[in-house]
Amino acid sequence: MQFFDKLYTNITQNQSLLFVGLDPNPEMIPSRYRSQDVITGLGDWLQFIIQETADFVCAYKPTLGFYQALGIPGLELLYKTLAAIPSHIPIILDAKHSDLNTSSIFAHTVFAEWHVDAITLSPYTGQDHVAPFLVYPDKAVFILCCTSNPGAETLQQYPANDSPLYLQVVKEAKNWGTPEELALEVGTTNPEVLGLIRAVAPERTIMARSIWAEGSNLKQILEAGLNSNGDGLLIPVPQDMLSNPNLSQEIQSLRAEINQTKSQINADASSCSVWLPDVHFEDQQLQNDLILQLYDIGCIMFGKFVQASGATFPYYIDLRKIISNPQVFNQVLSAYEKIIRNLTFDRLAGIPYGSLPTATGLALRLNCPMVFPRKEVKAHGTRKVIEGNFAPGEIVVVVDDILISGKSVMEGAEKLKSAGLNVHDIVVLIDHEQGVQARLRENGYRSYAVFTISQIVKTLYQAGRINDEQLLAFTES
Ligand SMILES: O=c1ccn([C@@H]2O[C@H](COP(=O)(O)O)[C@@H](O)[C@H]2O)c(=O)[nH]1
Repeated sequence: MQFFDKLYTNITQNQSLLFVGLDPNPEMIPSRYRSQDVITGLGDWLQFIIQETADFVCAYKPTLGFYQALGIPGLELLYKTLAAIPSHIPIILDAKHSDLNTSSIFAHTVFAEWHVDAITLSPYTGQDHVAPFLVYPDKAVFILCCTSNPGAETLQQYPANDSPLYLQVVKEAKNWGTPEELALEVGTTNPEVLGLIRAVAPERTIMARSIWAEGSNLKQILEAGLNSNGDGLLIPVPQDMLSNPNLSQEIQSLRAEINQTKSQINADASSCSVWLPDVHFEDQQLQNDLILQLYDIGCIMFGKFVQASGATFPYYIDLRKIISNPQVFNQVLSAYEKIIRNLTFDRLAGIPYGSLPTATGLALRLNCPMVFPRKEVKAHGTRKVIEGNFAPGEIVVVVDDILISGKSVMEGAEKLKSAGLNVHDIVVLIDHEQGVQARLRENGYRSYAVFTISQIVKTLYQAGRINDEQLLAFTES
């Protein structure tokens, strides 16, 4: 079972956002386990924690460093601890791995031999360090984006408070893996920090750390960290609670407090003025996330841009950049695919050059033949207008990037039609609106868009990516 399915099944079954650290820390061992030798005492304590908590938590998080520090017996203790965890509860190994050279072999050890479900990684070595962990389809990674360690402040906040490094880490990490592969680890006592990260990553699961350090500000932490579905946040059981002989009762009270606060927050949110009852939130969130990612990789630019028609727009969309980012490209293809799957057709066609990679990706995904109308016809060789094989009379769905006036896509469709193909449907990523779909309809084409430009602008404004001035320039255009 995929890590996040396992995690969310457990969250629902145990009604719990709580996860427990399974750390054999000799300094924290309760006195009742001290009479035995260290390893036995630590082992008995960990078994006690698992027994007391298994019905009330969503995940366990053993920290590798504590086991390594105990030498060979420590590793044996890790195997014993992993074996004692009920198989339906996901295990997040806290390794904060950060070495590129050992990433492939370490990924094999933890996922294929130890069978843990997820691992924490440090982000500094970048995507190529993370990739070897993502080749295991049912597993996941948690990227450390922020720690509460005061000594990390100067790095994390660099270069300035309005664009700190930890937010850049979040933006970058989102490009490394999908929300089904990659989550975030956030250590902070400050709900504001958690809120900023949630705004940048509305779709990601966040594992909160260190939230109890400054007493209980549970409500603010939950308000800042929960996603718009009222979940997506994992809460640590405080370390000192794990020494308590009445652990099971303590943990149930904490779970009840969290669930009650969460219900209150969700109830308050449902009476707020922007509540949209007809929106399917999961889809909406994926769409919003894709918009933010497109913006973050530079596909959506604001400023004054002259279009082919001579008109000046307050933005320019360059979707040709998507191909340089496989993770975003994959999500873009999924968005097109959702629309195209409902259409009836024999072939796909991409409009050159910008939409050829998209059409190729979709043709491979849908196992569907592809053609394309040439932009310019060669003066030599076959002098073909249409590339690829086809039979006249077949139905072609045309794929393009953005509709402004509709001129380029209609030119392409006309070339296909003059070769005897039928074109009824045009699918694009972005509809510039201002009547372009009606214009296509007048010319005999049905058109479908993943996003409208006003939806994009609204999402970017709400997420703080564009300011009042940029919003105004758009609404006045
Ligand atoms: O922001 C923009 C605007 C235009 N393009 C390119 O133009 C065509 C769409 O323009 P039509 O007027 O509909 O022909 C689009 O395929 C792009 O190639 C753009 O990339 N970004």
